[in-house]
Amino acid sequence: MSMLAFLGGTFDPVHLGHLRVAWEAAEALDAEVRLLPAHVPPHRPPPQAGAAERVALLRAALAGQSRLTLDTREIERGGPSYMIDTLVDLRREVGPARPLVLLLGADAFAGLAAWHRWRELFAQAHLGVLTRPGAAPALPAELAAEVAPRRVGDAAALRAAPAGHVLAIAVTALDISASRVRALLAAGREPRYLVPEALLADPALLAPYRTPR
Ligand SMILES: Nc1ncnc2c1ncn2[C@@H]1O[C@H](COP(=O)(O)OP(=O)(O)OP(=O)(O)O)[C@@H](O)[C@H]1O
Ligand SMILES: O=C(O)c1ccc[n+]([C@@H]2O[C@H](COP(=O)([O-])O)[C@@H](O)[C@H]2O)c1
Repeated sequence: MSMLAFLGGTFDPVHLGHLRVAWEAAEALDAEVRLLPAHVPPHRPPPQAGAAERVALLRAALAGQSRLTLDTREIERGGPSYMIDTLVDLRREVGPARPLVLLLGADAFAGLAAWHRWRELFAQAHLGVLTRPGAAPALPAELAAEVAPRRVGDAAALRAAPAGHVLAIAVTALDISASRVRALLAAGREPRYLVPEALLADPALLAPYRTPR
């Protein structure tokens, strides 16, 4: 059965790091990958741009291709975007058999044990951990212990079960972050070649980051 994968994020704003690693994960897993913007991301300060503004940026970034798609369910649900709620909802939608994969950068993965009801995530989806430059923090002991027996070496192992495994996915190292893009824009500089061309083509799209709020 074909796999369905999700890259959750704040996307404040979306950048070429997100897009390229999502694309490579789609290839590695032979799966559709949906970008899943958080409404209110837990465990970090509120995003600089509003939900509608971040969605408009994602739509512009994804135009012209169909391998990466957009899933706005967390925005529509409102409130804090706990991933367990999202995965339970998705699981209800796709049924018990289809493999779901939650994609995370290595930095986000290292913080997993602070997530709401984090151990329950493994009952709903696999985890695909994407390499990220500068992000190889040691895992806290409780996370390392939970993950060790779940690790598998290839995408075929994910395809063979609906949830519960952890796969490391090596992707092109792109040291691009939304914080860096925000800092450039706040300083009046242009983030060309760090974000898709389409974000620069319409000056309204990145305006929330140019005007300090
Ligand atoms: N360049 C990258 N390489 C690999 N993974 C990435 C990269 N950028 C973001 N990710 C992953 O994408 C997900 C969403 O990231 P997020 O939207 O928070 O972007 P960010 O660049 O990390 O933002 P910020 O700098 O504001 O913290 C996270 O799992 C993150 O680890
Ligand atoms: O469910 C949680 O408790 C939880 C805690 C921290 C982060 N997340 C999700 O992890 C994804 C990446 O978060 P971030 O802050 O790196 O953009 C995004 O989808 C967040 O909603 C989820």
